Amino acid sequence: MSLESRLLDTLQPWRTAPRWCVAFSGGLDSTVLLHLLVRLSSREKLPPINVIHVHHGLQPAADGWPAHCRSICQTLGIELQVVRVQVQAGPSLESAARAARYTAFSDCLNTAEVLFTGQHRDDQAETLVFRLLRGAGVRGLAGMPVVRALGDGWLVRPLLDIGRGELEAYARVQGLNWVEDPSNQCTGHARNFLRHRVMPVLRQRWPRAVENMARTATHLGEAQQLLNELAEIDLREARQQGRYQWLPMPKLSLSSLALLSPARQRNALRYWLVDLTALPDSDHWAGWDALRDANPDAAPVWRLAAGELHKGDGCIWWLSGPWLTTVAGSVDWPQPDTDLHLPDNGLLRLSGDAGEGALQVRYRQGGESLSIPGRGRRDLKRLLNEAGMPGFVRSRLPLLFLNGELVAVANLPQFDAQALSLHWSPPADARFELIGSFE
Ligand SMILES: Nc1ncnc2c1ncn2[C@@H]1O[C@H](COP(=O)(O)OP(=O)(O)OP(=O)(O)O)[C@@H](O)[C@H]1O
Repeated sequence: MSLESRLLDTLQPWRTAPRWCVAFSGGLDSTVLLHLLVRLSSREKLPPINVIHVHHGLQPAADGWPAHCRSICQTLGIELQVVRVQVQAGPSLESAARAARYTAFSDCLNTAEVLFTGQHRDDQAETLVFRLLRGAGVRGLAGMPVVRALGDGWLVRPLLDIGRGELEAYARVQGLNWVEDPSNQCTGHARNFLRHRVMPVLRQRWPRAVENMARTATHLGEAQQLLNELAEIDLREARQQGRYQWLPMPKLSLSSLALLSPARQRNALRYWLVDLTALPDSDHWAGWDALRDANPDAAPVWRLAAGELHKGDGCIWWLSGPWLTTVAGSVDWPQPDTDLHLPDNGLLRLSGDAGEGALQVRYRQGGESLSIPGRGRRDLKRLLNEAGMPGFVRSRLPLLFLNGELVAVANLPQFDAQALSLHWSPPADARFELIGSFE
């Protein structure tokens, strides 16, 4: 089967997309991809194609690539969009450039549009070996997926099943020109070392090494899918429990998780955390063990790259950085029959009759107390402890004062029976205090 027909087969699910974008670096892989797509669209009814080249401005050799890409696109009769990105300096310039590139790709995608990139089977095999050497688990060893969500659209790698040799042969037969990135020759980079020094040796001894490795990645991709399905089952219960469903942060019930074997706990957590933060390569589960096994009055914290996990009300809570945006001061509420918008802190609704006088919303300072019908005067801190209100919420919790006296506390369950109830809907993107303790 020709390269063109195989590509068309792979593209079948994407033929109804509103637009196709091609990530065109000017290198061999994306040059072949672009050429094949343009040829196919001259004989098939395909979505309109647009081409994007990202200019990182990191090496002098790359300054000529936008012009090269433009001239190829002119020959093919399609438009090119060149996006210049600012790469943030950091420990790895390569991964910073990659992050900037994928942000640019994501920004250029509208709903349901598809971005194609040119990674091929040899890239997949390299990815597998690279990750194996870093001690990756099933998810990592599944390699690059053919398709994944990107921004409002999709990222698709339609050449993942095709070897580099085949792409090169096509480029030669078609007389295509492409640029060579000089940094790809530098074997100081782990990825290049694998490509130039390790893979050739493996291929020499095992001619089908690359195909077989790519097959292994596919097997592991399927295994990961099963693990994801198991995690979905295991998380179903854990997501539903806990009294504080109105709080917007992701949370899981510890008692549900504790019923699972340790390996299933880790699988469920890995799955749950995948959209929230990157997990470190090294063994990091001590943080989870500490969180799970801490006694009820301890305030353990499991710190991860993009935020922290805290314990409260029998749940673990994901609090993403940056730290708390402080809400402070007081807000007058002259018309308590209408909802009150709290600056930076969502919406408040009062039901019941607060009585005559000046109503004001304030936040905790410490030392407040409250009169509860039938229970006398109670210390607010104790009430919050009894209610299991997680510590990190407390500094944001709206308190209602009538003529300077505390009369209601937002969303405190045991006050529901009271005539006066104060309902607070925190903003969906609220930042809560990360350095709070479960008092
Ligand atoms: N500067 C660029 N502009 C547009 N597209 C690019 C650029 N660089 C890379 N790409 C796209 O990404 C594909 C893969 O390139 P490369 O292997 O260099 O990137 P990568 O970020 O290491 O990819 P991955 O880590 O996903 O394998 C290219 O075939 C091309 O489609």
